[in-house]
Amino acid sequence: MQALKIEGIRKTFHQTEILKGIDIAIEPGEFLILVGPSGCGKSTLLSMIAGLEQPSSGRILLGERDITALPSKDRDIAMVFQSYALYPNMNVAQNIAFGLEMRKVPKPERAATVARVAAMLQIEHLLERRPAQLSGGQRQRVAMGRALARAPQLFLFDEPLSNLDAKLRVEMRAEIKLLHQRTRTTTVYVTHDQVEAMTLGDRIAVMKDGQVQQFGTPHEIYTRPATVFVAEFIGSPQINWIAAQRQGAGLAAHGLELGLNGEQAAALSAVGGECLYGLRPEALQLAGEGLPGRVHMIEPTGPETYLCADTPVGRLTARVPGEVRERVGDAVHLRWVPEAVHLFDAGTQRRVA
Ligand SMILES: Nc1ncnc2c1ncn2[C@@H]1O[C@H](COP(=O)(O)OP(=O)(O)OP(=O)(O)O)[C@@H](O)[C@H]1O
Repeated sequence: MQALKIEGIRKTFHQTEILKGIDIAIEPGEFLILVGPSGCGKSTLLSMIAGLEQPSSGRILLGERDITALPSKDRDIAMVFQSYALYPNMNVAQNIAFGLEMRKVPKPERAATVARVAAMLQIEHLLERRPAQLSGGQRQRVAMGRALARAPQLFLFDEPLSNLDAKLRVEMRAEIKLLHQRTRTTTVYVTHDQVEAMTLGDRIAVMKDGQVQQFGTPHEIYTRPATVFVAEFIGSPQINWIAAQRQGAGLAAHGLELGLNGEQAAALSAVGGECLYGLRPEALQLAGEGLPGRVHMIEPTGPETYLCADTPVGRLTARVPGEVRERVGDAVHLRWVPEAVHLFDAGTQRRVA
């Protein structure tokens, strides 16, 4: 049985369709990421799962229960927001216990839960403090503690780390991951950050303009992006594109023949004509021969270097291990293997093969 099933969800606000038919199903204990650019509808979808917003059509099932029309409080869902929404006049312990108190959980049991959750999040020493006396990261922990105290059927997170500084964000990300490994509570997590999506998700739904462009594991999304948008959205530095045309049985750009793998070559006949030939920066190697180019920019990051070169087929970025000897203006050659190529039909924007 699936833990959460989203079936044909549509939502229209003032005659504009914001969600255009969303279908997603996840297994018990899975960590689902909803990722996409601002305005793609991910928060709206999360609000519907939470019961804060009603879909125009479609159903949401939590386990066997159809929760589409159920009030938020009866759904057995806990939500952690971007703004921590802690009660300013209550201390940390009271904030964590609040939901339990509302549901008339006896006092000794509440105290035991607060102690368990505080130990899990390592905030035992903060229990007497008010939210104003906490740092951003500590407040975020308390907000998570409040959700954890309820042991809900489903956790929802709406960009919980976006108000934290870069270092804390990385720490809290790891903490959320560990917490999920320990509790295995089914989770839906909204973010626009591709690194959060890749590192946290068991499965990722990449959204754009109210639709799911691809739903899959991080590995599937990265190694076999279904659309041009997904290929561009996930991966840093961004994938390189070469605009290519069909030439006989093969593919060419600016008179240069471009290598294809067998699967792509076989599928090429179904393509209208224009293609986008995608190469991830790590697929490009500096070599003694290959595509000639001139170095435009060099960005060392420490463990690797991004080398950007102007070539007859456009500007390409290579991601090479360690340091490079090349300097701006030097002549270089770039190589790649056909297995590394991501090929898309420029017309449909969909993957070929
Ligand atoms: N209550 C509402 N009334 C009208 N339009 C709305 C309402 N809520 C959301 N929208 C619109 O729906 C679209 C999707 O919004 P949503 O907040 O779901 O996007 P998002 O992907 O979460 O973006 P962000 O990352 O910026 O939060 C936006 O164009 C937004 O303006």
